Amino acid sequence: MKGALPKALSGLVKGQLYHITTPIFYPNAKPHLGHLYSSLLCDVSARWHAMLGDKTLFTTGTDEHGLKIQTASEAKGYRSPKEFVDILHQEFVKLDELANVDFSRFIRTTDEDHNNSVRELWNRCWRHGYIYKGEHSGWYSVSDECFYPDSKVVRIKKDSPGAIDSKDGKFINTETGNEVVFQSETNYFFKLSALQDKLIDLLENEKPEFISPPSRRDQILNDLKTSQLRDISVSRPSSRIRWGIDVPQDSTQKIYVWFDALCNYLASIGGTGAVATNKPVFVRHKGCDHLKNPGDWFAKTTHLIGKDIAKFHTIYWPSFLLAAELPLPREVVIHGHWLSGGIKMSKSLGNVVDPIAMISYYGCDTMRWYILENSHIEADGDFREERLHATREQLVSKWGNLLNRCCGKKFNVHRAVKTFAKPEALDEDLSRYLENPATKDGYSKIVKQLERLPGAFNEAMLKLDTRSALKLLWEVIGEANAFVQSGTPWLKSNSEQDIIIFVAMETVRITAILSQPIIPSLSNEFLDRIDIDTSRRSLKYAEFGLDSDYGKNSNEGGRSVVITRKPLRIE
Ligand SMILES: Nc1ncnc2c1ncn2[C@@H]1O[C@H](COP(=O)(O)OP(=O)(O)OP(=O)(O)O)[C@@H](O)[C@H]1O
Repeated sequence: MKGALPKALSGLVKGQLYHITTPIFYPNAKPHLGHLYSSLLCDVSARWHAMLGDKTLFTTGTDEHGLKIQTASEAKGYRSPKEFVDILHQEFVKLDELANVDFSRFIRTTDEDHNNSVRELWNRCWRHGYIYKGEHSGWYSVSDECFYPDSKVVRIKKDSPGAIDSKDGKFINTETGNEVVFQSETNYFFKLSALQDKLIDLLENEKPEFISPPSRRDQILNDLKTSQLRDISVSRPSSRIRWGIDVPQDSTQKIYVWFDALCNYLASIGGTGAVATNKPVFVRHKGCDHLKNPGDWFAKTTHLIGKDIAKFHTIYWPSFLLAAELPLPREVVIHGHWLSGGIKMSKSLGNVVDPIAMISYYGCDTMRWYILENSHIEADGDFREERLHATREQLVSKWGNLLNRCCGKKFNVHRAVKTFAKPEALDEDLSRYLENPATKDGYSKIVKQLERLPGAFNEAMLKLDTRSALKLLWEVIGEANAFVQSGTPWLKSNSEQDIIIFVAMETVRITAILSQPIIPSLSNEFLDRIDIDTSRRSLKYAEFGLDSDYGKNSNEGGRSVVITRKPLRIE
């Protein structure tokens, strides 16, 4: 593998295991922009790790059990919840296909291997004494599928959500604002309270990087230290919830939907038993049908989630795993929300942006770029179609324009590359071809920027800081446009012209190679336009002057323009 990365990345160890997961989504309605955001971050990260030479798996899927699905299916007149989810889960697969989200396994909680894993996880917690039977009373939210303490419940007036404490009102919880009802029933409980100290120790000492960004970790750790964890109910009576997995020891109870759902992360890489023993196992990933060491894979897993489900992933999930004596995943990365009208975009509220409509009009890669550039993992985002439209404009007028003008008939990309992409040529003092001082400065600046780019881009990508990664690309593309403008290659000939065209094309080539995880189609169309051989699109080639044979037919007439303008869509 030596030499398979550009110099700026040569210190990296390649061939590591990397498994990333989205939350599994409730298929109770069609997906929206928020779901695409989680999936896209995972897709980009998986693609980047694969480019770095890591062994990569990417799991996504749907969470198909529970009262919310049962109720939605009944309300919509389906014969069974299974029939309902068989149809609805396809909407999530379709969005992934349209958005070029290249998962390796789409897991459904109705899959047989998942069900076996859930029972096995339950049995391990049961055998280790972490599950017991008891009586439960409390405020339950069907929408959130969990109970809330009295302190988080208020009564509101039916027609006036702001007004608290009227007599005819309904009850809501203050965390999500969803309705709660008071219930009393027999449940199985999980001894969460017994794991509080262990969780604090984990976040403080053993795995301080388990939760990121650090601001979220600090907040969760602070909550853990200041309030007492209570045992949680992990089953529901089958009389109330028919749609779920039976408790292995008691068929009058169904396993709580979060205990069930979280287990997909184990099922996807071979199941609870295989992760426990770390012995070879068959799996159902695209391009990978068995894993030699599923336990190691699990320990290298990154869960990417929205902040709405942080408690389940950072408190419940590690607790279930600790109780079952299983390894923990590497980390939980928590992102902010896309808002609509100032509140979280959500299926239940219906205040959603339809990503399929946006992709159909503005194109998949424009949408991908827009989302990744206009979001930050720590902040909430606000969708604005004018910004999406502006993204396409920018791709056309900056990147596309740089490419188009150098592929004009007046120039010869192939000759420029042949002349200058040679170590001897690059070692020369090329400034003798560059008379204008602004062009001379521009040349040194761009070459330095391109040399540093893979390292800086990698750093941002590993942190999932896509906004910064894309800024780096725009900076060098901006420099290259200014360089062409001040260099006036259309007034020059031979080497004086070629050096300018060469630097501009190297900018297009290197930025397009690096952007493959972000815009998988458009980046390759850019590379096609300058006739880059498909075997020279890997990261190794993201280095100035490394490809010395491209651009053969780039300046011929009749070749199509890679990306064109689109007017702002008017509904
Ligand atoms: N507005 C949003 N912004 C960012 N991510 C979101 C948003 N909505 C959902 N997600 C992603 O989906 C996960 C939750 O999935 P879920 O199917 O419960 O979505 P939802 O729209 O909130 O559904 P519902 O309204 O039915 O509860 C989040 O943790 C996050 O990964």
